Amino acid sequence: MQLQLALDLVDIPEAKKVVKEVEAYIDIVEIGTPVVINEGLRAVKEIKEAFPHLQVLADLKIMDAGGYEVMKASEAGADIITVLGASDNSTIQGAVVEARKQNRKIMVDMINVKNLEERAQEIDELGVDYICVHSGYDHQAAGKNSFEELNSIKRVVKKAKTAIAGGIKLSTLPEVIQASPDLVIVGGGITGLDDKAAGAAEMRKLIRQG
Ligand SMILES: O=C([C@H](O)CO)[C@H](O)[C@H](O)COP(=O)(O)O
Repeated sequence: MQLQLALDLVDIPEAKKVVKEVEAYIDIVEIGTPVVINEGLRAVKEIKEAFPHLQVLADLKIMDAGGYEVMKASEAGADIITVLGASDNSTIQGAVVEARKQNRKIMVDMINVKNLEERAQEIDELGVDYICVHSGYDHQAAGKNSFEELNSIKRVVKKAKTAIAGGIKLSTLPEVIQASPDLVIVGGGITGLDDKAAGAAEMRKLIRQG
């Protein structure tokens, strides 16, 4: 099980500072959608250059023009790029074809997908690398999490790796670990801590213990 740090509410200098603090405990650093909106793909480029040993995920949440947008994120140095599960199959297929050409990976974000199991099964056949259940900020504010959804996709996804994101904290991590996703994504649960390194280290320890 791997740990991904999601950076959403920072600029590039702050992003570098946070990654420096926790780099020993994480596998993947996510340049979150708000950061890409504010800073562009330059944020992906700068983080990849500063931390070449970490995988960098560009959370573009692609909804159309899959091939083209994956190409641009790949040029910036992204190792993994996100596409929305709600998008058309042709978009996901275009993203996968381009990712294979560029030796990159595609994560499909199932945020707000209603027929979750059926759609996850369909997407699993498209050759994506990760399928991620996700409660976004707006759903989190209404008290929602994706722990049940993780169990649902674990039942039907046979090829892709599974991931979970949305409001995961040290206190809720054990429940997530029990469902054994391949990847746990944590943003505010680390970045909101005064001692980010200690929090990330504890998460890494729990994940290792399984
Ligand atoms: O993808 C995210 C969200 O939609 C904002 O872009 C976050 O990176 C993801 O939810 C993880 O962050 P936390 O919920 O703060 O753990």
